[in-house]
Amino acid sequence: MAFNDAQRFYPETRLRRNRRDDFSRRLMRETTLTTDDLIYPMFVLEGQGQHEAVPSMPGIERLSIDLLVAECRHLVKLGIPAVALFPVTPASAKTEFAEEAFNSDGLAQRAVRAIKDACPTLGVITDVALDPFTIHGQDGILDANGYVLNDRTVDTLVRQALSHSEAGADVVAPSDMMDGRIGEIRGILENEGHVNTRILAYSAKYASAYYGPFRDAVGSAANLGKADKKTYQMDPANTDEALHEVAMDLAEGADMIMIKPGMPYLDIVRRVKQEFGVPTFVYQVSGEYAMHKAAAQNGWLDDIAVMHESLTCIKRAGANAILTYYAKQFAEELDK
Ligand SMILES: NCc1[nH]cc(CCC(=O)O)c1CC(=O)O
Ligand SMILES: [Mg+2]
Repeated sequence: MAFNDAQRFYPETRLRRNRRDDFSRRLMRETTLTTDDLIYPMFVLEGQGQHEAVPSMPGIERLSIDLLVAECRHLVKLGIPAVALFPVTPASAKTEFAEEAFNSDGLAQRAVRAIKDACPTLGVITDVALDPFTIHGQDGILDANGYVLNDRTVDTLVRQALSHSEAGADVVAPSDMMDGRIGEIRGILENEGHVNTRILAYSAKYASAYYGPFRDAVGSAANLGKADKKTYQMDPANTDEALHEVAMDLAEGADMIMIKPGMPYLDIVRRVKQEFGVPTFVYQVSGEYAMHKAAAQNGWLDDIAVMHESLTCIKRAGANAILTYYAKQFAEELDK
């Protein structure tokens, strides 16, 4: 006999019993994902009736404001709570000091007004960072040696955030990683009476290679060239530092915090959620989306299955909401 009775404890504890049927799998499911969890990032172009595919992000297009608004009406019908806007700045509007960032009539500001006008219930989140507006593609203003100046950059970010809020943005989301910018932005918003404009702080944003397709989409890749963002974005090797960053941003007045990228950084998500218990958002970034889509196009992964799995796992790790290029596809799947 291979087994004796004393070793046969498994008839009492068979974890497979609950997995046998769909009804019991559903009842014991610990994490459920709905459209309410998702934020859709959108790329905005100048012009009328313009739409351009982003080759490294299958299914994603840059849209001019008129088409963007039409798309937003569709997103509202699908039940998506919010969108995050990223302007594709024409090369002619990029400068050394990124003045276009706080132009009250800039592309992002016009897009916010148009969306809030057409879809007042849709949450509009704007990106506060200078990379779409600088000729060098860095998120801030450079000194003579090419180092990103912190405080000088913060002054410009504050003007940018205020211009977004004045345009009607519900949430401003500084993704630049300068020190002290959350406190400065909170201060100006309070002073100007924008007490309910929320700040989604990209607190733990890593210097990641997974941002490549995004930089193609907004057209900052060529400006940036071979340079990197390691003097302000975090080292992927660090985790305690992420807690320190989150603590600082919360103390300065952040309403929600972001961890970015998503899937390779779920240990950070878990630690931050456990430590602070605040609204914790995760960005499933362009490179994560591109990897899944490329593999699916090769027939190597099941597109819909990895969409559900990757997003569920991000939520399981502790995310309250996920910024994802899959948001629309996910909502359309549920809508079928
Ligand atoms: N402020 C820059 C910014 N805002 C959003 C992303 C990346 C998002 C993505 O990859 O989907 C980046 C990239 C970067 O730091 O160069
Ligand atoms: Mg910080």
